[in-house]
Amino acid sequence: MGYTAAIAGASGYAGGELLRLLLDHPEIEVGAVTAGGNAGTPLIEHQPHLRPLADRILAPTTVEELRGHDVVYLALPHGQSAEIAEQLGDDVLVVDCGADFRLTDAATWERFYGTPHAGTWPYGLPELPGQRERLTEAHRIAVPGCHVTVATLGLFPGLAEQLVEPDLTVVAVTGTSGAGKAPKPHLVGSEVMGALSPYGVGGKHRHNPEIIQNLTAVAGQSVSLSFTPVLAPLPRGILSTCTAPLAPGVTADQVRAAYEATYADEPFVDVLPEGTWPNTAMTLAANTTAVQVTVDPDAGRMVAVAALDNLTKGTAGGALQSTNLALGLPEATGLPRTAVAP
Ligand SMILES: NC(=O)C1=CN([C@@H]2O[C@H](COP(=O)(O)OP(=O)(O)OC[C@H]3O[C@@H](n4cnc5c(N)ncnc54)[C@H](OP(=O)(O)O)[C@@H]3O)[C@@H](O)[C@H]2O)C=CC1
Ligand SMILES: CC(=O)N[C@@H](CCC(=O)OP(=O)(O)O)C(=O)O
Repeated sequence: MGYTAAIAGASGYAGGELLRLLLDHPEIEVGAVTAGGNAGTPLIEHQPHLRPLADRILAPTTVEELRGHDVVYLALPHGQSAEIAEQLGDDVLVVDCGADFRLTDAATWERFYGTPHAGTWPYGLPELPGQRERLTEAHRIAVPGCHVTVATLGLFPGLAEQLVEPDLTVVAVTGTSGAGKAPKPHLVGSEVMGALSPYGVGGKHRHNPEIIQNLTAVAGQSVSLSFTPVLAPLPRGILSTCTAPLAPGVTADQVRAAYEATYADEPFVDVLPEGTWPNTAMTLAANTTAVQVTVDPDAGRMVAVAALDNLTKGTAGGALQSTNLALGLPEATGLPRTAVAP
């Protein structure tokens, strides 16, 4: 093992998924595991699936506990990362699973999060043009939001090749673990189990500006977005249906060729065979995004559907993929490509 990693927020969903993946990583050893109110309790009480860590006790989340590791993962609620990160030197790779350092525009941050902007870190989505190279030099990484990863991967090849107009719709069905472990009224079992429920409707979701930020950069022009997430009674997974008007004269073959070419060498994005559509199950526990694209000739729109596991490619796996790049390791080290079925 060449490196050690501390995980802040180890009792949570994102922290638990980081630990699951790190246990199978050949180059990174799990060091400190910390929490908030649950500090002092056994990790296994919160993560019963992580048997190899059965002897670990959660430490309090302090800089003293996190210091002395090569990598520090912050899987904490929004707003908690800056104070910790600024006390860790540049010799430590800090990977933030929260939103604090994703947005570049301070006013946009304040509008959607209601707190002062902490800053902007290199963005942990290696598939974006030029981003893989930036991540190889990073000592700070902002992991994208889970809806943002899947919508960005679903739409960007069409925009980058100017095959579509920048007038985007995204409707994303998501599992409940995206909301974290802390109890929330809308996640009470008897209410969530029998319903599909939209939320953040009308441009209010905080992933709206992050998706726009990514796709504006790719398109080289401003984009408009209507984004509607829908909560579904499943623990993991997001299925995102993304559409945009076709640019004049663009054919289905051109669109398909652009997606296949863009993702041909990507280790974790699978453009499915024609006629096969992504579903969340085919990405469960894998660091993959499944993508399919077609055109609706009557509507004059491109339709791309993308699926991922919000905790794997959507958080912890994406974080580890970027970590590998920043540490100079092969990008796919320790990352599962195979899903769990049924
Ligand atoms: N879930 C997902 O799909 C995704 C999550 N993320 C981001 O990852 C981060 C973690 O999310 P998630 O794991 O879902 O959330 P959880 O609620 O499941 O976990 C939160 C973790 O943070 C700890 N914590 C809470 N408050 C404090 C505090 N004041 N001081 C120290 N530790 C604290 C909790 O410890 P304790 O048990 O002691 O309370 C727990 O370990 C968030 O920023 C989230 O936005 C990003 C992409 C997707
Ligand atoms: C079901 C659900 O509530 N999902 C979360 C996804 C959270 C996420 O991706 O993470 P960040 O909070 O780090 O951006 C949501 O839509 O807000």
